[in-house]
Formats: sequence, C-alpha cells, structure tokens
Amino acid sequence: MIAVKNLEVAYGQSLVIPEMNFSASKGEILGIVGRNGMGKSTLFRSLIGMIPCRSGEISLDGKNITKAPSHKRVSKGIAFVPQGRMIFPYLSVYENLISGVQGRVRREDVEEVYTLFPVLQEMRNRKGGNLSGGQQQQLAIGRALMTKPSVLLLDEPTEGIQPSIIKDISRSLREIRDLKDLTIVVSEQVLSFVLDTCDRIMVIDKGKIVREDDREDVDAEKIKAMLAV
Ligand SMILES: Nc1ncnc2c1ncn2[C@@H]1O[C@H](COP(=O)(O)OP(=O)(O)OP(=O)(O)O)[C@@H](O)[C@H]1O
Repeated sequence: MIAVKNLEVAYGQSLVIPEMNFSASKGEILGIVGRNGMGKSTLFRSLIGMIPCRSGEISLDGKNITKAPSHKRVSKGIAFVPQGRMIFPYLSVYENLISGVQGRVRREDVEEVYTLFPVLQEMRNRKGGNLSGGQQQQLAIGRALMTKPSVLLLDEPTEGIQPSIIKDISRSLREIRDLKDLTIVVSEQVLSFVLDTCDRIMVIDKGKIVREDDREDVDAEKIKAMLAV
C-alpha cells in the first residue's frame, strides 16, 4: 500500500504538484491519467525519491519513507518502471534483469520473470538495445519485479508501443497483480489501456487530482474530453 499526504513537489520556484492526497491499497491497480506536462512523471519521481518533495508525506505499507533515498525505498518495496523504459542498451537481457538487485540474485526470481515474459528467456543473451519497444517494456517490468516490490510504479508504459502489445502489457499487469497481490500505480495518456487495466482511475491536471472514479463508474467520454482540452 502506498499513501501520499499533502504532497508538494517543485522544481525551484515552480510548484508542479501543489498539494496531493491519495492512496492505493494492496492488490489494487490505480491509473493516473493526464495530458502532457500535468505532473505525472514528477509525481512518480518524487515517490521513488529521484526528486525531493517540498512538503508532505509518502508512506509505504504504513511506514514513512518521505526522507529515504531511492535505494532504501527500493529495498523497502517500491519499484519504478520509468517513462522511456531506460533499458541498458549494451547489457544483455539477463544483465538488465539483475541490474537492480541488491545482494544475491535468486534463480527462482529470474525463472518467475521468464515465466511471466517467455520472450525474455528466449532473448536472454541479446543486447537490451536490440529488443523491440514492447519487449523492452516487458524487460523493464521484469527488472522492477526482480527487486520483489509490494508497490509497482509505471510511468506511461504504452508510450511508443503498438496496440496489440499494449493489450499484452495490460494482461501481464493484471496477472502480476493477481499472482503477487501487488499495489500497481500506472500513469498514462492512453485511456483505453487504463480502462482495460485499472480498478480505479484518477485524472491529474496541473498537478491536482480533479476526478476520481472506480472503474465501473467511469464515464469514458467525460475523461476523454478532459484529456483532449
Ligand atoms: N527538471 C525539470 N525542471 C523544471 N521543470 C520541469 C522539470 N521536469 C518537468 N518540469 C515541468 O513540470 C511540469 C510537469 O512535468 P511532468 O514531466 O511531470 O509531466 P507529465 O504529466 O509526466 O508529462 P509527460 O507525459 O510529458 O511526461 C511541466 O510543466 C514540466 O515542464
């Protein structure tokens, strides 16, 4: 479970997230949608500790992690799949997979990722840079899972990926959630992906949550209009 209380995030004088409150519970997939530049990446970067928050509190499974450096947050159970995936192009698929593991690599963890994404096993000796966008996204998710998170954050995972693969990613995320009872928070501009994947959807506009609905109550046309403005 991840919770954010009165979170404020700024770049210098520029306040990007004025005051944000939300939580996502164990086993829930929360979608955050918003247009370009509305603060989705900034929110994720502050959750994982890449940028400090100006004020407020971030807690993970009830523990305050607001001041913890990124590597500590990872060891406490947050994993982050960044926008653009950030695969190491000259490392092999296997080397990419284990690159975030602190301590001993457990064979069964690698096997588990290969079971979820068989293509990664087939391509384990290929260079990460030679994979397609969709395969790289699977690799980025696999790499995140290798740190055994309780909360998985994904920033625009469908960016640059073809529609049939987007469906696969949606299915994989639900499978991972069902298998591991994870909390998943995913930011997106593609509404159809969020509708397929998420249990609850929030709309972010200029760093503020302006709408929030459970999946079954979502008025897709209304949200589409908000994303189109
Ligand atoms: N390093 C930075 N320094 C100053 N301002 C920044 C920085 N990074 C982002 N911003 C600004 O913060 C605001 C939010 O950007 P952010 O990247 O979080 O949005 P986003 O919703 O993730 O959009 P996108 O889909 O384009 O990534 C934008 O106005 C952006 O120009």
